[in-house]
Amino acid sequence: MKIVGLTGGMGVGKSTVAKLFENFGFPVYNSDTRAKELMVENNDLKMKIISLLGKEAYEGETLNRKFVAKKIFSNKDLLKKQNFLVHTALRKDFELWKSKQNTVLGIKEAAILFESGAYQDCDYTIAVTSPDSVRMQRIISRDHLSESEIKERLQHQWPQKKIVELSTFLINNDSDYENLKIQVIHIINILKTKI
Ligand SMILES: CC(C)(COP(=O)(O)OP(=O)(O)OC[C@H]1O[C@@H](n2cnc3c(N)ncnc32)[C@H](O)[C@@H]1O)[C@@H](O)C(=O)NCCC(=O)NCCS
Ligand SMILES: Nc1ncnc2c1ncn2[C@@H]1O[C@H](COP(=O)(O)OP(=O)(O)OP(=O)(O)O)[C@@H](O)[C@H]1O
Repeated sequence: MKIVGLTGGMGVGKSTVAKLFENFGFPVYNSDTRAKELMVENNDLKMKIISLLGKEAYEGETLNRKFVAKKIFSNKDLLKKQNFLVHTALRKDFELWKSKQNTVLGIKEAAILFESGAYQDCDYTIAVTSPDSVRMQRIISRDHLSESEIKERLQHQWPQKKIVELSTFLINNDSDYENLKIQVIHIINILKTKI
């Protein structure tokens, strides 16, 4: 099975693009969603997070997202250590997921595909980009985060230009959903010639 990494910064439209691939029959592994599930389900990972960030990282069985976000996005060293813990567990989980798929192509969606090293598991990569002003508006209406909270997270992600340079394909999400679909179909047609 060939793996296509799907990445891009916060709010560029990765999940929207992933949904289109899914609609065309390609399975999607959502690293962000799985990471959050593993942080709760995987006891070993949970214990390591508590010893790194403190017991306030959890409220009973639930991840205290506000607390974790505040801690890791204001301290580069903690973010690096947290990412290492999460991505070690995630990598194993991804391999298991991959072994259960029976299609020729699968999508691995990850916000920090290059930053985390997860691109190494991919045969091809797609960068989704969107103008900063557009993505900022989309994030504000989706997440109700403040502009400063969004900027704090963006600081820890690579610039769009760098992600584009490293990727096999580019999807420019600066228009409507129809335009996005046309770009996805174009990439699927190219990928079909390679598998
Ligand atoms: C820190 C957490 C608790 C914040 O939760 P919250 O609900 O506020 O935000 P959400 O999960 O929707 O994330 C929004 C965006 O923040 C950015 N982001 C999330 N985690 C990271 C990270 N480790 N490094 C850089 N950016 C990140 C991404 O662009 C993401 O799409 C949560 O993001 C988390 O558990 N992250 C760890 C999982 C992980 O490593 N994800 C990275 C993507 S593969
Ligand atoms: N072409 C588009 N036109 C209008 N709205 C869009 C378009 N693309 C994405 N959106 C909206 O913008 C928001 C961000 O998109 P999406 O959730 O797919 O981004 P993402 O890259 O997965 O974000 P994150 O990394 O933060 O999880 C969503 O609410 C989505 O519905």
